[in-house]
Amino acid sequence: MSKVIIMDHPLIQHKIGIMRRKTTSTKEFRDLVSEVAMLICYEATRELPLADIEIETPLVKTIAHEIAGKKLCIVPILRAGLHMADGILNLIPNAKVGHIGLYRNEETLEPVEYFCKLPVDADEREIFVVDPMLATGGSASAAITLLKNKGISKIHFLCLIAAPEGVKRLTELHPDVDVYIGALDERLNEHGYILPGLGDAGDRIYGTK
Ligand SMILES: O=P(O)(O)OC[C@H]1O[C@H](OP(=O)(O)OP(=O)(O)O)[C@H](O)[C@@H]1O
Ligand SMILES: O=c1cc[nH]c(=O)[nH]1
Ligand SMILES: [Mg+2]
Repeated sequence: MSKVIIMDHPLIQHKIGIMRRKTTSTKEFRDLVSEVAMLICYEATRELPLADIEIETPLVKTIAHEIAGKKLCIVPILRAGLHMADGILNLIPNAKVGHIGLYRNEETLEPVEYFCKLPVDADEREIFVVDPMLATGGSASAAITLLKNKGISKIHFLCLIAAPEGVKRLTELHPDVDVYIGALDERLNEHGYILPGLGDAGDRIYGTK
C-alpha cells in the first residue's frame, strides 16, 4: 500500500496559495516551484537510512551520521518537473539527475514519451520522481512504469498539487511508491485540469502562454 503524505506545513500552504493566483508573475511562480519542492523534499527524505562514521571535531573524535549507501537520484518529468529538480538540488547537491520527457495528448489526456536519460547506476539509488501536477495520474504512472522496466525499484513521487483521480490511479498502479503532495485539490475539469489548481504548470514556469 502506498503511503500518501499531504503536506500540512504552513509555509507550504502559504507559498502554494501565492502560486495559485493568476496575477503571480512567471519569475515569482518559478521561484516558488523551487522553494516548495525543497520543503516537500525535506519531508520526503525523512526516512532515508543513515550510517555512522567516525570523524574528528576540533576537540575530539566522535561518531557522526551520513546518508548510507549510494546517494539519491532526482528524476524530473519534463518540462514542468525540471524546476522542482533545481530546487531539490539546492538541498542535495550531490544527487544525480535523470530526465523523462512526457507530454499529455490534449485529446486523450494520455502521456506520450519523447525522452529518457538516466544515470547508469540509477537502479542502486533511491529515486525521487518529481512533477508539479498529478492530474489524471497518467504521466506519473507512465514515468514510474518506465523506471521499473529498467530494473529500478526504490521510487518516491513528489508533486505540488494533486487531484484525487490522479492519486487513485497512481497508488493503484504503483502501490509500492510513496506519494508526497503539497496540496490535495478537489477534482479535474472536463479538460483534465486540476480545480482549483494553478493552471498549466509548464506554461506558468516557462511563460509559454
Ligand atoms: O496527471 P496527468 O493527467 O498526466 O497530467 C499531469 C502532467 O501534465 C503536465 O505536463 P504537460 O503534459 O503539460 O507537459 P509540460 O510539462 O511540457 O507542459 C504536468 O507537468 C504533468 O506532467
Ligand atoms: O491542472 C493541470 C493539469 C495538468 N497539467 C497542468 O500543468 N495543470
Ligand atoms: Mg504543460
